[in-house]
This record gives sequence, C-alpha cells and structure tokens, in this order.
Amino acid sequence: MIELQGLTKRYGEKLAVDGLTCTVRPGIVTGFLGPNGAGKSTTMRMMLDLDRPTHGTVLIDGQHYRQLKDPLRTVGALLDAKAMHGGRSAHNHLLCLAQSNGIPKARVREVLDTVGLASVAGKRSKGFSLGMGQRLGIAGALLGDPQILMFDEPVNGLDPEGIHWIRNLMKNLAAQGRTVFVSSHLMSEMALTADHLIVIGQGRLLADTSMADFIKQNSRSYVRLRSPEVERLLDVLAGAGVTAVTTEDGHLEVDGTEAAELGELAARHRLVLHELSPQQASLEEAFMQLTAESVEYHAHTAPPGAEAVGTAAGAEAVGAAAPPGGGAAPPGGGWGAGWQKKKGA
Ligand SMILES: Nc1ncnc2c1ncn2[C@@H]1O[C@H](COP(=O)(O)OP(=O)(O)OP(=O)(O)O)[C@@H](O)[C@H]1O
Repeated sequence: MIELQGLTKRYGEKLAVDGLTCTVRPGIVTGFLGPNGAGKSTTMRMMLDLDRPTHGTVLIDGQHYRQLKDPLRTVGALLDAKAMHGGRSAHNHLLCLAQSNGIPKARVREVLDTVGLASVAGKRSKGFSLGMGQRLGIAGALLGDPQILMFDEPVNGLDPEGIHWIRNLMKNLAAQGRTVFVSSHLMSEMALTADHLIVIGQGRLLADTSMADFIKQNSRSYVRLRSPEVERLLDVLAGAGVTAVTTEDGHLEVDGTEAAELGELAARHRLVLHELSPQQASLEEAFMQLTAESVEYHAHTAPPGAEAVGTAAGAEAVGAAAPPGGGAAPPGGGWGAGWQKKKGA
C-alpha cells in the first residue's frame, strides 16, 4: 500500500504537486492520470525518495522509503527506461542491481525470461530499441519480486504484442495481491488495464475513484434509438413522459431511461426498432471532460504560419483529432500537434 498525505512539491515558483492525499491499494491496478505537466512523474519520484517533498509524506507499507530495509524487494519501479548504463549488457545491468540489493543471481535469468529479453541478454542496452529498453526497465522493477510496483508510462515504445503482454502482467501482479500503480497517456489502454483511477491536474487531486464510477461521473450516458417510424416513436416516448432528442442523422437520444424500459415501451406499441443501444462515453472523453480546465499545454490546430480557413479544416491539416463523441475539446486547440506552452502561446 502507498499512502500520500498532503504531498507537495515546489520547484521555485512552480507548484508541481499540491497537497495530494490518497491511497494506492493492493490487489488492484491503479491508473495514475493527468495532462502533461500535471505532476505525475514528480509524485512518483517522491514516492521513491528520488525527490524530497516540500511538505507532506509518502508511506510505503507504513514506512518512509528511506526506512525500508530492502527497498528493491519492497518496491519495484520503472520511471525512466533510459536511466541505465548503456555500455552494460542487459544481463550485467540486472546482475549489478541484484548484487547491490542482495537478490539471488538466478533471479536475473528469470526476469529476463519474463520480459522476453533472454535471447539478447548479452547485448549492450545502448543498442536496444525503445521497446526493448522498456522491457529491460520492467525486468529491473520485477527483479526483487516486490509487493509494490510502479510504472511510469510502461507501454511507451512497446509494439502491440508488448502492450498486450504488459497489460496482462500488471493484471496478474495485482491478482497476486500486489499494489500496482501505473501512469499512462494511452486512455484506451488504461481503460483495459486499471480498476481504479487517481487523476491529477496542475498538481491537485481531481478524482480518486473506480474506473466505472469515473466514466459515469464525468460523462453522459444515454440510449440511442433508430426506427423507420420515428414520428410515432417520438409520440410514444412523449406519451410516456420520456424526452428524446433527434440527432442530425435521424437517431433519437434518450437520457435517464434504461434501454430495457425503452425496448418494452416500443414493443407494447408494436414499434419497429432498428437500433436500441446504451451509449457510454470512453475513458478518454471522461478524462478530457474532467481535466479540460487544468490542461497547461495546448496544441495549435493550424501549422505555424498557416491561417486555417475553418476550425475543421485547420484541425484536419495537422491531423488533430477531435475528442470522440463530442467530449470537451481542449480550449483553443486540438490534440496531437506540436505542443506549445499556453502561457507562451
Ligand atoms: N526538476 C525540476 N525542476 C523544475 N521544474 C520541474 C522539475 N521537474 C518537474 N518540473 C515541473 O513540474 C511540473 C510537473 O512535472 P511532471 O514531470 O511531474 O509532470 P507529468 O505529469 O509527469 O508530465 P508528463 O505527462 O508530461 O510526463 C511541470 O511543470 C514541470 O515542468
């Protein structure tokens, strides 16, 4: 278990982490989300005593990190996959870690097998691809067989097979009763992996809730209906006191009434339905809705120097994607193009 109490970090003028109080519990995967610069890495560094809090505390199983007798056997972390001696082979890198932490040598071979690097164990890590470097970093985190695991952007650079592998690895580690804390900007992946979410924005706690509740609380859920007898359906709905909104493409959208109830109502009136589907927003939509106010870095929709003819054309020109399903768009820009600091932009 990891407990944060009023955790705060100031770098000069910048309040990077602002009074975070939350608990990361064992037995589940906890996702750590926040826009760029929200303070995720700083928080994780403070958890590992790599950065000193300005105020507040972090307790790892009830102790400060520096009080832990066998830190690597208690907490395994992947923070920066590039932070290793590139001249050493993967095997020697892990061996050094093992020897300096009293971990049996045999464990090196085991974790190399687990992460799929056994065949390149003798190769120097500076020749590794981004994904191989991530796997080696994950091997380092697993080396001490710790009960607590922290991964900062673990899927960065991994191929689809690798992403699938780390997802299952994290779920299995949690199922064994371990504490798994993971940050990622890949919302679709996070939605498949995490059971619980801690969301921060500009260093402050925005949400600490289950995945299902987070999506429910931060997005709209509704039922979509389509019928060849749309006018009669509207009358029937109105007669039952149900408000429906007609969309441009002729669908009806109904808030606040279950799909089953709507289906039964239609059946009672012998109405043909071509669609009756509950719609739940994605994690990405819910995340953007919640964090819209605390996004510090915004992308321009148009390439530098080019005046966009219209918003849509400008967005298309740089391949920026609007949030799916009409979720909250970032103020003043799309997503994915060259990041610009808001204050300077
Ligand atoms: N060593 C440092 N010195 C000064 N400012 C720092 C330092 N480390 C982080 N910051 C600032 O603290 C804020 C939080 O940074 P941090 O890297 O923790 O955010 P993050 O949520 O991990 O971001 P990202 O998603 O982009 O990785 C940022 O404004 C960053 O510029």
